[in-house]
Formats: sequence, structure tokens, C-alpha cells
Amino acid sequence: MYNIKLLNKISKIGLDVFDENYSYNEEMVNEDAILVRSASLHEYDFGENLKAIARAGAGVNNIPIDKCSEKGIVVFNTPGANANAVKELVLCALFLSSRKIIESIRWVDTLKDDQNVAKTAEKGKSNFVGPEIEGKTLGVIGLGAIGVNVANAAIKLGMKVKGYDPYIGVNAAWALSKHAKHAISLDEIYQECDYITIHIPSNSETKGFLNQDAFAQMKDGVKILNFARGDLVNNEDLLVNVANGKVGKYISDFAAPELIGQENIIILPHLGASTPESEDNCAKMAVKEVIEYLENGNIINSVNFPDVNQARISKTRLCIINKNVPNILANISKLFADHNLNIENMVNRSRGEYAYTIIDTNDEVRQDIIERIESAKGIVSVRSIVKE
Ligand SMILES: NC(=O)C1=CN([C@@H]2O[C@H](COP(=O)(O)OP(=O)(O)OC[C@H]3O[C@@H](n4cnc5c(N)ncnc54)[C@H](O)[C@@H]3O)[C@@H](O)[C@H]2O)C=CC1
Ligand SMILES: O=C(O)CCC(=O)C(=O)O
Repeated sequence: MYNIKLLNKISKIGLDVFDENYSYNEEMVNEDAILVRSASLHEYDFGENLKAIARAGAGVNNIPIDKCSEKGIVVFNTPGANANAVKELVLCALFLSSRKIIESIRWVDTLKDDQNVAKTAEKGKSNFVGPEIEGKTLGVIGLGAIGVNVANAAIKLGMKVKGYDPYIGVNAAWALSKHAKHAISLDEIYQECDYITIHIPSNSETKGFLNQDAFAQMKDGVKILNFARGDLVNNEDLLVNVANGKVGKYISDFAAPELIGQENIIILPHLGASTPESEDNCAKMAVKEVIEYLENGNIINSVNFPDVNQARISKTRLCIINKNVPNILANISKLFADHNLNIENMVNRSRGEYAYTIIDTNDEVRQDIIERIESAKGIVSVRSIVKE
């Protein structure tokens, strides 16, 4: 029986993927795995039994990744599972940033008691003129699952698109429309785009990514969309540039006290992934990742350990998390040989400071041998999964 702790509302369609071997709720203790959306785990007390955390979504800045790696906790996310939902809201934001839709709705609402409302509305509409997006240039910073979707959709709407991503993945590069232009520097995005949308992760290198230096280079009246994370933008610098008209409109999915109630700033309550389709997709993918890891030790879509996905070919599988240092495999193999244990299959992959090893054997691996591996230098954790 596996215990799963739920730290946010996770879609039932996803949870239904768990069979009778799984028990899950929000009060679970001694959990084998955690399913989480945006709840912060930075102050969370990780129990000894915790093996995996699955983020039903893309961004993992709510999870202390380094601490998890040190403890041998594998962290998963669900790449692309909510990208369409975010793309649709970004497209909505593009229109909101261009046409004075919200301002005009607010104004019409004030006309409730006007007996000549139709006439008054017609008369006042000239205050709410806003440009079309067709033919304008959109800069997309970050060409991952969401950025590529946004870029392709904007091209279909008749926009010119410039994309910037020095680390673009192969799949994203294949998926990106051939009509998107490759910006070789951020300067090109800042200086040439009428609209800029940012789709990169929040981490120590990207905090305050859009700051005074960036705003200073942008076109007057540029529209900026941020559906990635609030801290990618330096709000102090932003407010100065909204006040002086350099930034014509800022639309973000992330609330901050200083941004609320400001003219030309529209804040949504982190709604990007809040569609039934996206919530189901993310939850299903996260649950499948957890099941595959707990039952078979296979790692798919981890953000802190290498992906390793091996078919089960034997009764016993040892899953070993170790530091990425020399001699670990040699020592384990020697221990197996010393105890006359035959290795059917062995895979070792590394990622940064850590590595993951799967050993399949049809022999019984006694507890004392597991403990000897566990106590060896460089070993973080050892788990034996026996298939009946
Ligand atoms: N508003 C919402 O509800 C949601 C927000 N997000 C946010 O959007 C972000 C992006 O999501 P996905 O596209 O799914 O992630 P992704 O991992 O598919 O794409 C991120 C892209 O950013 C690029 N990148 C990283 N650092 C960069 C830099 N310094 N300059 C330019 N490009 C850089 C990467 O190469 C990658 O292609 C997430 O990290 C998350 O914070 C994601 C889903 C929902
Ligand atoms: O789960 C959510 O609603 C937030 C989604 C998100 O921000 C992400 O996937 O990075």
C-alpha cells in the first residue's frame, strides 16, 4: 500500500488512475509521495518515507529542488500538460493589452442608471480605441511548451513573431513555426517588439529578468505579458515605466500588493492552467509518473534526476540514488559478485551532482546486503522493489 499526500486540489480524473494499492488525501502522514500544484514546499518537513514529489504543472520554483536531491527525493513535473491552457489565456491577454476592453466594460457598468445608455455608449466609445495586433511584432522570450504554442498561434493571427531562447530543446525547435524569426539577442526583442511575452522558469538566474535595463531599450508604449512567474519582473522598475508611459500595458497572472489597482496594469489570480482540460492532463501525467517510480523505479520527467525507463525483466529491482562520483558502480558490482548475485541488467545515468542506478536481478538481495550498499560512501538511498 502506498500513501500519497495531496497538497492542492488535484483533479479526480487524475486521482482515479491510482488503483486499490494507493491511499491518498490531504492529511496523509508517512507519505511515499506528494502531489502538488502551486503550494510552497520550501518550509515543508520531508519525512523519511518520502520518495517522490510530483508537480502537476510546469514550474517547480515552489519546491526546494537541491534539498530534495540531497535527500534522494525525485521531483517530477508534467511538461506541456498545461501549455494549451496558458497559451489561450496569453492570447486573451494580447487582446486585453491592445484594445481597451476592460476599461470600456468598467465604463459601461457605470451607466446603469442612464436611460439613454445606448446613445451614451456610442458617444463614449471613442475613448476606448485600441490597435489591432495583426502585422505587429510579438517577442517571445522562452520557447518551451508554452512559448512555442503562443508563437505559433500569434503567427496564425497575423502577427510577426521573434523568439528568443538560447537553450531551446529539439522538440520545441521542431514544433516552432518556420515563420517565427530567431532573435539572437534579447536586445533585438526589446528594441523591435510591440508586444513582449515571457515564458521562462523562475530561478536564481532569472529573477528580475525584466528590469530597468530591459525597459529602457523597449519601444514606447510596449505591451508586456507575464504568465510565467511574478518575480521575473522587477516591479519597482516596472511601476516607474508604466507611470512614464514606456510600458503601455502590463498584464500578469501573478498578484503583488504594489501592482493592484494601478492604471494600465491588469492582474489575474494565477489562472493560466485553470481549465478542466489542463487540470486533468497535469494530474493524470503526475499520477502516472508517481506510479511508475514507486512500482518500477522508472524516472520519467524528473527535474532533479536523470530519466531512466527500463522494462522489468526480473523479480528484484534495486533503485540506487548516488552521488555522481567514481567507483560507486565498481563497489556495488563487487558486492554483488562477493555474494554470488547475478546482475541481469544494470543502468546508470547521471545528472549534475547525482546519478541513478537500476539493477535487475532474479536472485534474492538480502536486507544486510542492501544495508551495506546504503552505508557505502556516495550512496544517498537504496530501494528494493520485488515483483511477486
Ligand atoms: N500561469 C500559469 O498558470 C503557468 C505558468 N507557467 C510558467 O511558465 C514557465 C514556462 O512553462 P513551459 O513553457 O511549460 O516550460 P518549458 O520548460 O517547456 O519552457 C521553458 C523554456 O524557457 C527557456 N529558458 C530558460 N531560461 C531562459 C533564459 N534565461 N532565456 C531564454 N529562455 C530561457 C528554456 O530553454 C525552455 O525552452 C514555467 O516555468 C512556469 O513558471 C507554466 C504553466 C502554467
Ligand atoms: O497548478 C496551477 O494552477 C499553476 C500552474 C503553474 O503555474 C505551472 O504549471 O507552472
